[in-house]
Amino acid sequence: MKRLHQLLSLLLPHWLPMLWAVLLGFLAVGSNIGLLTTSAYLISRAAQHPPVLDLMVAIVGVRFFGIARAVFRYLERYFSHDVTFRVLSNMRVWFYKAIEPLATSQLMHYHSGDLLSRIVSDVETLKNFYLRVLSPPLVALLTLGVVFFLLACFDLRMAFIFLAFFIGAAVVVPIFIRAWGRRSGQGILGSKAQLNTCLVDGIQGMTDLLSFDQQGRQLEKIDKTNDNLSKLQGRLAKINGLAGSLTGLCMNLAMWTILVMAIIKVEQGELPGVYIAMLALATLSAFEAVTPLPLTFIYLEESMSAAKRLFELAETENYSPSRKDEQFVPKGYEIEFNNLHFRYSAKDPWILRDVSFTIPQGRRLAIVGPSGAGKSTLANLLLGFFDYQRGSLQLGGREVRDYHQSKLMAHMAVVAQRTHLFNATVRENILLARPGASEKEMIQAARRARIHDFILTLPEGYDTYVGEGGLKLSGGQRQRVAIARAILKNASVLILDEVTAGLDPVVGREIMQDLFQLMKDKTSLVISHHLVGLECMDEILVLVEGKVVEKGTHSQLLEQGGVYARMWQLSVR
Ligand SMILES: Nc1ncnc2c1ncn2[C@@H]1O[C@H](COP(=O)(O)OP(=O)(O)OP(=O)(O)O)[C@@H](O)[C@H]1O
Repeated sequence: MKRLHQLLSLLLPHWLPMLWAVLLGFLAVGSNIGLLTTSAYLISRAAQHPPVLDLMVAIVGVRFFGIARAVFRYLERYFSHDVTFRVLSNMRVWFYKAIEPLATSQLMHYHSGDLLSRIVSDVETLKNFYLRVLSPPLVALLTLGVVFFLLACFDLRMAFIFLAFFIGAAVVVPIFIRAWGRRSGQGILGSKAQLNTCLVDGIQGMTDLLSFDQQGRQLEKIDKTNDNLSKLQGRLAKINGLAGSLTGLCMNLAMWTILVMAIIKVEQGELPGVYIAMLALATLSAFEAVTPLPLTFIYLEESMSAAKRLFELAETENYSPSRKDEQFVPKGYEIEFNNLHFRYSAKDPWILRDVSFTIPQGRRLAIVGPSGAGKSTLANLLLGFFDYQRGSLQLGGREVRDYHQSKLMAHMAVVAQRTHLFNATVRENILLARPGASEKEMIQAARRARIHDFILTLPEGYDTYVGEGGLKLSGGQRQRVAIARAILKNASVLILDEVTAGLDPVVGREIMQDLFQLMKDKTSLVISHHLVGLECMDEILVLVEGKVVEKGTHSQLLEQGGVYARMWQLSVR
């Protein structure tokens, strides 16, 4: 019920065009009823050879309803589809806005195929909510009222018999179909999402699958999911067919019953014969409004499943620094961790335990340690992606959690281990850091990142597309684009997270040297597995299992002969 309410509230701003579409839908069905009844009357009356003038009203009626039916149907389709596409486009924007803040801390729990399925398939499914769930019952109700009234003018019993069959087709058949097709409607969405996930997984990991000769296994998995989806869709098609047959049965029984009753009334002299065909055809054509109803419940189930998947993601609890005071300017850029404890959730173990250290403004601090020690977690806390449970973390004398997220980010430039490059031009990728930067500033940043000369060798220079995820660039070139971004941003705090991971040592060393230039006058936090070049850092901190176990300069730590010294010996061997 909560989901239905939420879904209706998303549609509420569009209630007027929706109402118009319902009205036009009713007028289209009404015109069809008008066309068939006036035609039936015209033919029956013409058979009695009356003066032509007697037939004029019926002739005009046939013409009018014939044209009106086409015009109203066209307008109904135009309005209903127009409003549906508007609703869908608003929903996509709403959903994207809702999940955007989750990108840093929640979306990693979802597979990209599943996310794609939610934003494309599930939103698309919701188009049925208005077109096939909300609108048809309203049109059917209006049609029922008009035809009931028409039949009641001739005979109240006829009207009630029509009502009984109409309710049978509009209510009883859909309830039966719902009971039968409920699981299929819900299952189809789940299977579609599963298939998307398998396909995206397969495409992203294609190289690994080929290199381990495992493409057959992935194909088997895709085949299985596809089979399941086809079975469910086949089942739904059967249900669809049965629904059509049952509605047809109700319609024909209703028409025959009314026809027999009308004949009896004519025989008894209670009804002129010209009305027999008219009454039978009015009954028959009214059922046009019922045809879409049996599937209404199935589409309702499907829409509710889609809404559940969308809303549950959009409602995911998320942390983000949220101080309203956006104008706050930090007093300097000193970073201070004080007895900080952190874990990802109450169920998880502590990842950081009693971490305390300070990076004075303009100084450079490196964090080294084994994999899983919590180094990237430290950086993520500083970026405001997660909240810490105990202790304090301050930037410029103020708790990081008290900053407004966008203001906090304005002070930080990050070069991460895996930089995402968008499927856009080199220029757009660099300007992401500061869209308003001039051409000169952008080229200067690229020069300092030592990527400018390479960019000029590309077919269209800065306007060359880099491909999905920067596919057309090497790992080192991608990192240099990321560095150019950081230079262009020119923020006061610099965070470098495993910048040289995966690069060959020569390129890694070159990149580190360039980065040391960039670090001048900036408060810098460098996270690294590799100890290459760390001699230039003001302080190095060794993190093991979330605890700071050693602190000092490169030479001090070597003298201590502890973890750092052992790591150093291994790295220079
Ligand atoms: N979003 C998350 N939810 C739950 N646990 C997480 C999450 N991110 C990381 N962890 C866990 O936190 C621990 C520390 O991870 P973190 O990435 O900070 O380590 P790291 O020292 O940077 O490792 P590496 O050097 O391999 O990148 C790991 O055990 C990891 O499994």
